[in-house]
Order: sequence, then C-alpha cells, then structure tokens
Amino acid sequence: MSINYIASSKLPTPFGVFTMHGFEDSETGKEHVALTMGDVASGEPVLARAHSECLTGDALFSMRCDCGYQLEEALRSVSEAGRGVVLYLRQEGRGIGLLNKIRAYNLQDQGADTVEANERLGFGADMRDYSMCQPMLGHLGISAIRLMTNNPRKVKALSEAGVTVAERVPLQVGRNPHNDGYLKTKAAKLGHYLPLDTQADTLPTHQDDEPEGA
Ligand SMILES: Nc1nc2c(ncn2[C@@H]2O[C@H](COP(=O)(O)OP(=O)(O)OP(=O)(O)O)[C@@H](O)[C@H]2O)c(=O)[nH]1
Ligand SMILES: [Zn+2]
Repeated sequence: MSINYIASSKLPTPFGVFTMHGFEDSETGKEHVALTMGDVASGEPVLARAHSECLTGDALFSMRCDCGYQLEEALRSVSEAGRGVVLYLRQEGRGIGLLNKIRAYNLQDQGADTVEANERLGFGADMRDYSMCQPMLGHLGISAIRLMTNNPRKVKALSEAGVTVAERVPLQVGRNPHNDGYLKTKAAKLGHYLPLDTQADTLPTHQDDEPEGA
C-alpha cells in the first residue's frame, strides 16, 4: 500500500465549504478523497466518516441501501461540529466493484440477500480494505477519530490498520421500505448495530425533516 498525496482545493457544498484532498494509491491506481472542515490537526479526536463508494446510493439516489443518506448526514454532522473529516474510499460494492454489485443486485432481485448474492458470485461478504485510511489521516495531521458508523467490523479493521478510534458515533439514517430487508441482513449477518425489528420509516431520513417550528 502506497498512498501519495496529490493536491487540495476548496469544495463548496450545501453543508458548507470543505477542503478536498486528493490521494492516489500507486499500487492499485485508485483515487481516494478526504473532505475536511476546521482545524483537524489540533490533536483532539476528530469527527470522522470512512465512507465506501456507492455510486448508486451516493450519486444516483438509490433507495436500495442507506449510503447516500449516511454520506449526507456525515457531511452535515461535520459541518455542524465545525470540524471533521469524511474519507471517500473508492471501494465500490464492498470491494467487488460496480459491475459485480449490479450482478449481485440482480440476484437480490431474484430473492438472495446481500451476503448470499456476493457468495454466489464467488466473493466474500465484505472484501474491503482500510489500509489507505491511516496514511490519509496521518497526512492531514489527524491522530484520533470519533468514527461515524454502525459497523463494528469497520471499527476493528481501522484499529488494526493503525487508526486510533476514540469513539463510535452511530449513523442511522435513511431507512425506507426499499432498504429495510438489506439493513436487517446487515444487522443479522454482518453484525451492524442496526435495529432488527424496526419497521421501515421509523428512522429519520432527510426527506422527513420538518421545517423549524413546524
Ligand atoms: N456487494 C454489495 N455491496 C453493496 C450492496 N449494497 C451496498 N453495497 C456497498 O456497500 C458499501 C457500504 O457498506 P455498508 O455495508 O452499507 O455499510 P458500512 O460502510 O459497512 O457501515 P456503515 O459505516 O455503518 O455505513 C458501499 O461500497 C456500497 O457500494 C450490496 O447489496 N452488495
Ligand atoms: Zn449503497
């Protein structure tokens, strides 16, 4: 694993102006991004998200998963805290790539769950690698994070990769009738801290937000 820092720029968003830092993994050619806001190098644990790419959820408004909602909530939370980092990691489809994820979705359309679909295609349930995170955070001067995730395996993997996770911050947003089964499978088979028995629509989505004073 060899992560090279390439360049930084401003990134204005609906949640405020972030600084975008681009990195390249010279072994895989993957291009990763970190968005920061505020003084992240002060030594105090930094509110952080390690977000795995999901083209369908992050960019195409898919309701099959919770990724897009989580990305939006993470950016909003960092902005509200005035300080934080979102790592956008280019490991689509839990590491199997976009086209294999579409193959997996096709199997899910026929009744498989998200884990069974990966396995039928010959992949593990989760093929991700977090070894780029410590070098990216290190470059930004971040020594400890408060990680926004529902995935205890992500906390463990990051810790094993040399990142100090001072705290796990839950990130439960975007449950809807289309992703309810997927979220239940994540809780039952992948160990995510998500309610198993909650009906869809009982967790908040940004679309459900009421205006102030309503
Ligand atoms: N193979 C596969 N990947 C999926 C599927 N649905 C979402 N993904 C990918 O899963 C990744 C996100 O992982 P999740 O398991 O949803 O969540 P997580 O990152 O482990 O945990 P959180 O930090 O709580 O979000 C992204 O790379 C998505 O592209 C699916 O059905 N099959
Ligand atoms: Zn997704």
